[in-house]
Amino acid sequence: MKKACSLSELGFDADSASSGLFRAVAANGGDHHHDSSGTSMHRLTKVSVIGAGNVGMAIAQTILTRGLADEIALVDALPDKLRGEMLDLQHAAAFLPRTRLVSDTDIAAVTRGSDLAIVTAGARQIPGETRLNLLQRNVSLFRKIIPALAQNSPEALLLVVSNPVDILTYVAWKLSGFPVSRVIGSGTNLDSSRFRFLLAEHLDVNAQDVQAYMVGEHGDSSVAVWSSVSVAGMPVLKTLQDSHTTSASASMIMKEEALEGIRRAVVNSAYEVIGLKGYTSWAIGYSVANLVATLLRDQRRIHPVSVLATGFHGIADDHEVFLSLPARLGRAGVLGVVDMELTHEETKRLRHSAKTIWENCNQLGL
Ligand SMILES: NC(=O)C1=CN([C@@H]2O[C@H](COP(=O)(O)OP(=O)(O)OC[C@H]3O[C@@H](n4cnc5c(N)ncnc54)[C@H](O)[C@@H]3O)[C@@H](O)[C@H]2O)C=CC1
Ligand SMILES: CC(=O)C(=O)O
Repeated sequence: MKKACSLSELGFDADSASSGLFRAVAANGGDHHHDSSGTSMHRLTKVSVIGAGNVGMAIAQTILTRGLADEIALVDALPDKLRGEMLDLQHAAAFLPRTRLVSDTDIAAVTRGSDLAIVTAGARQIPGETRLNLLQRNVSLFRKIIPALAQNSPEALLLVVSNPVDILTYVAWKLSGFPVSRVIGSGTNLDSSRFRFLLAEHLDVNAQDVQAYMVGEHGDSSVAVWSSVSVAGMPVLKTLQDSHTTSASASMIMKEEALEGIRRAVVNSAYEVIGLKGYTSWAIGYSVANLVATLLRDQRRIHPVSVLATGFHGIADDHEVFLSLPARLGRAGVLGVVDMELTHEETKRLRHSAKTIWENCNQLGL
């Protein structure tokens, strides 16, 4: 296994180097617990990132910058690229919270004992391609990755990012054998941020002050929950409808078209960025690090993420569909799912989204 480059690898004796610099403190002299050798007993947090591509590295970099893990293990199928990425991040050590970085192409060894495993490996869309198009290629990959992760980190939380994320979260759940509370898809956490960004621009406020959710599929059938959009507790649907109304007699259909235009802009965001730069990375990096902070620090924040939605909003009991709904997250994973109040139209759209996902899951025969 390739480890972080150490002084001992370069011919320095690590023990004599440190004893020359520091004097040992008495074992009972500090606040930390120590074992008999004086080693700190602090429980380290380990995060594994599978897939060191654009998305995996944006996530790793953001986790590192925010100091969310004590150890980050990177895995990729390309050994040179992987080691290059690891070294490049290690060389920023002087500017970052102390974090051990390791990498290997062998998933079993390097990810062992992870608290959280984030899966970003796999094919990505070429310009114009849909996420659903990636399904067969990425399911084959998951058949190798997920059992190895589950076996080596049986207590871990699994966070799926690879696309199509909702279906692959279902696949990860089936292949891992983990309880459903510990398998989460990044889902529409990113779409909701895009939605909030567009609304914030429109209203000239900070996106963090806009409460707005995209739910359903992370993809073309995602649903904008207009009925619950608010700023400072004020419902904004009416304001938006008024601002898009050109005359007092404008029909309701026109207003709905304007709202649908904003939803389409959210959905098209990924296509636009992929068309321009080839892939998306920064926003998903921040979006996932945001989830990591909530999970590992037991923040119990509500995020729209992909969870088992059976029974919610009329989704049939025999449909094991993962899609995004606002969920309360903490160290144990999904602690609860918010049973949102949706309008008739929103419910109809969510069921349509569930149907699209389920049709794809069902044919996998898992
Ligand atoms: N859920 C979301 O919101 C988002 C999901 N994505 C998805 O994330 C995935 C990754 O996207 P990018 O990083 O841009 O692609 P990329 O092509 O830059 O990286 C994918 C990486 O996976 C690696 N890989 C392939 N097989 C592997 C294996 N068996 N084990 C370990 N690593 C393996 C490749 O070598 C490559 O480095 C895609 O499926 C993409 O659609 C991307 C952006 C947002
Ligand atoms: C690629 C993708 O899923 C996204 O940026 O939303």
